[in-house]
Amino acid sequence: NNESSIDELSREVQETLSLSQRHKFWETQPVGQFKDLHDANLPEGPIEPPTPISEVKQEPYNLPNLYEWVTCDMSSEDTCAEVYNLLSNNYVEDDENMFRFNYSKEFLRWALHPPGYYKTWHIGVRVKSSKKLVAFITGIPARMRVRSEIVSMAEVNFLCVHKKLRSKRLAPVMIKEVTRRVHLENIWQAAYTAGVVLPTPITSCQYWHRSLNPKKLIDVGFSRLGPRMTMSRTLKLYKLPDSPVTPGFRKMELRDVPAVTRLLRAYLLQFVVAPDLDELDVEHWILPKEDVVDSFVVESPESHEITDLCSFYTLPSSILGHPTHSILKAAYSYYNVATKTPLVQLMNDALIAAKQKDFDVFNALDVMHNETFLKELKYGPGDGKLHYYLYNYRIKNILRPWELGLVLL
Ligand SMILES: CCCCCCCCCCCCCC(=O)SCCNC(=O)CCNC(=O)[C@H](O)C(C)(C)COP(=O)(O)OP(=O)(O)OC[C@H]1O[C@@H](n2cnc3c(N)ncnc32)[C@H](O)[C@@H]1OP(=O)(O)O
Ligand SMILES: CNCCCN(C)c1ncc(F)c(N2CC(C(=O)NCc3cnc4ccccn34)C2)n1
Repeated sequence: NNESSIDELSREVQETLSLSQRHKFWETQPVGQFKDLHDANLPEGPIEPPTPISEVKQEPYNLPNLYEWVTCDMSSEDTCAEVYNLLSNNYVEDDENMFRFNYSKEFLRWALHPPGYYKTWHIGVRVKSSKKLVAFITGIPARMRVRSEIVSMAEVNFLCVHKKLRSKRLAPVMIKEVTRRVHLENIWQAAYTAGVVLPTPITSCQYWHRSLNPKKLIDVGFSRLGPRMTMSRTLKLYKLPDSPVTPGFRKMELRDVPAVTRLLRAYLLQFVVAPDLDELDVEHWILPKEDVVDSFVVESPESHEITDLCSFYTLPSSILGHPTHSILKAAYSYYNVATKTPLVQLMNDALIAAKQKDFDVFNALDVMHNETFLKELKYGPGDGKLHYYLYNYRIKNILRPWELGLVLL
């Protein structure tokens, strides 16, 4: 009818406007630009060539007068606490400002101290007079495979400017500074994700949520009681067995690292973009760390072969302004490989394990083979999209989420 066609038209206008909006900073960067989207002649690969290290700007970018750069040593309890507090009060919130990510200190140390990390890529901005930390951005080195190319990259994350210093164009300075410091290590590409649309996503993923504690999720406004649903019917709908059902399902141990590395490397080869993980990477990223990352393997009772892997990371959210609940305990699907157990059964065991650990919700992106189990395991679509980006590396055609074998924290 007339109404819907007007809605449709206004949505198209909005989308076109949003693509054409000026990106004064991002237009200057070696990233896919919206105007180039349909230019099929542009080759896949680096957009700009490396420059000799001697030609990289040797001194830090200028900050507004009152502020100074600081390298954050995350091994220092005090510095880690300052970073934790800045993020806990000023990092990503949902659109309705009901929740804010609350990455823990041990999680931040895990995320920022992988094999081969550079302390100089953990960058803070302080107020010169008070020494207060008011901004942060990080990079970690990562070997990435894009189709058949192995590319050394920086994974950039935890970009945060204090709420009181927003909209002063501080973010572009933070980004240029981390870029400069990455260049000094002769690395010319990066990977990052954001909940906002920037030039130009290589793919855009949808979040899905599986309720584990539906009563709390409804109490805090994370989810709503379904239509024609009572609370008791809802509790019954999401009820899970008390323990995992797969024979041989157990917590991953150090001795499993070689087998899990083989399993994960073989599995990730099918995706267009994926990390190129060796045993040291697997030991760091996948071995269980309490309250940070959980991982489980299926060891065949007959052959003792490691046939499957599932893992999830712990990322609580602060619940803003709720009278009785202050923390939402969320598990995020990480890397999962099913070679013998059906993936849907493996991921149901992951839900059961997360419920046993008192998580309220289990989140998953529609990357890798995740969309094959989301509906059957009663996940609901979230409102948050996560856009993936590469810096200084053009991908010919936008990828589908299932072509992506990369989960960032
Ligand atoms: C070779 C090595 C390369 C290494 C670098 C690779 C690139 C890494 C890129 C970073 C990967 C980060 C990954 C994560 O951590 S994603 C999580 C980002 N953090 C948050 O959302 C926390 C809460 N928000 C804030 O702290 C601030 O709003 C931030 C700091 C996000 C922006 O501060 P503010 O709101 O005060 O704005 P401004 O006036 O300073 O600057 C406005 C300009 O900034 C562009 N902007 C806004 N949000 C983002 C964003 N999430 N990624 C990239 N750019 C972003 C925006 O389009 C505009 O540019 P343009 O549109 O005019 O052009
Ligand atoms: C730069 N690293 C990207 C990963 C950070 N991650 C995990 C993330 N980035 C953007 C999102 F949209 C998102 N979502 C999970 C879904 C969700 O749970 N939405 C409700 C909610 C609960 N708590 C929060 C806190 C902030 C935003 C939404 N929240 C949406 N997750």
